[in-house]
Amino acid sequence: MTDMSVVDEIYRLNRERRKDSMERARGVRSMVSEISRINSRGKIGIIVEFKRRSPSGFSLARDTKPYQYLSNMRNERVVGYSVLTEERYFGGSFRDLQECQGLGKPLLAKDFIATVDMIDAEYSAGADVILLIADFLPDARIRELVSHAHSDGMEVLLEFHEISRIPSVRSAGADMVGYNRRDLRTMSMDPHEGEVVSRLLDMDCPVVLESGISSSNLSSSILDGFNAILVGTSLLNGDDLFSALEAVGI
Ligand SMILES: O=C(O)c1ccccc1NCC(=O)[C@H](O)[C@H](O)COP(=O)(O)O
Repeated sequence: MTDMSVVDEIYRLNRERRKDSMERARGVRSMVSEISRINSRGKIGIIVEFKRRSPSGFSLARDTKPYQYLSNMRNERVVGYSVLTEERYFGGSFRDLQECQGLGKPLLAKDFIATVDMIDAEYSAGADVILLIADFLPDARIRELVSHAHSDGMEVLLEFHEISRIPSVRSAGADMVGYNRRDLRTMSMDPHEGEVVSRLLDMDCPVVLESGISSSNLSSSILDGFNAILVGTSLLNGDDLFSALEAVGI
């Protein structure tokens, strides 16, 4: 199966996925507000991600529950948590998200959302933010899904990798924009942070850098212009990214 078919397959699975309504335990929290809080202190925010595995080869060495892992990620820079709810390729679930509602920070439901019923399912499981991926959704569908998420009071992180999607990303009305360094069609890390920042710098919403970030490649140059970073693998592998960020002074 090609990598593109992996993502297409995930979207197909999600269209057919059972979506039971769950018990949302609390009102919606703002990740945008959390990012503004830490940026006002001159620091970049971190969205800490939990996943059990991923198509590019990550696999969690131990049987850790998301609440157990994320509750230990206490640092002023943490602006929220990203919880994979995709089952087949990431080992996640709506239940995982629901169990993290008591963590005290906004929750990003990390999945491949292309329908209104997926948004409703993530909302009922306790999501504060949903992810939409501009590389895989037509503009009209993006606008429809952004509007629906907003009707639930949730924020939207609109992610892209393809530079050609920037005009659509800029006009979609999302609350945050994410640049994924990973090409989800090829799984390769093919970053263009500099070009991306130059074309998004004037946006009046937070811009998030995602994927492949660790203390070994951390530098103010790749992070310059971004309001937050989304980090999964390196932190799950025990990387002390918080200290590395302090050392770089951003
Ligand atoms: O990570 C993958 O293998 C992957 C494959 C196909 C679609 C999405 C994928 N990852 C989702 C993500 O964007 C990352 O989990 C997230 O940006 C964190 O990246 P990392 O810090 O490198 O784990």
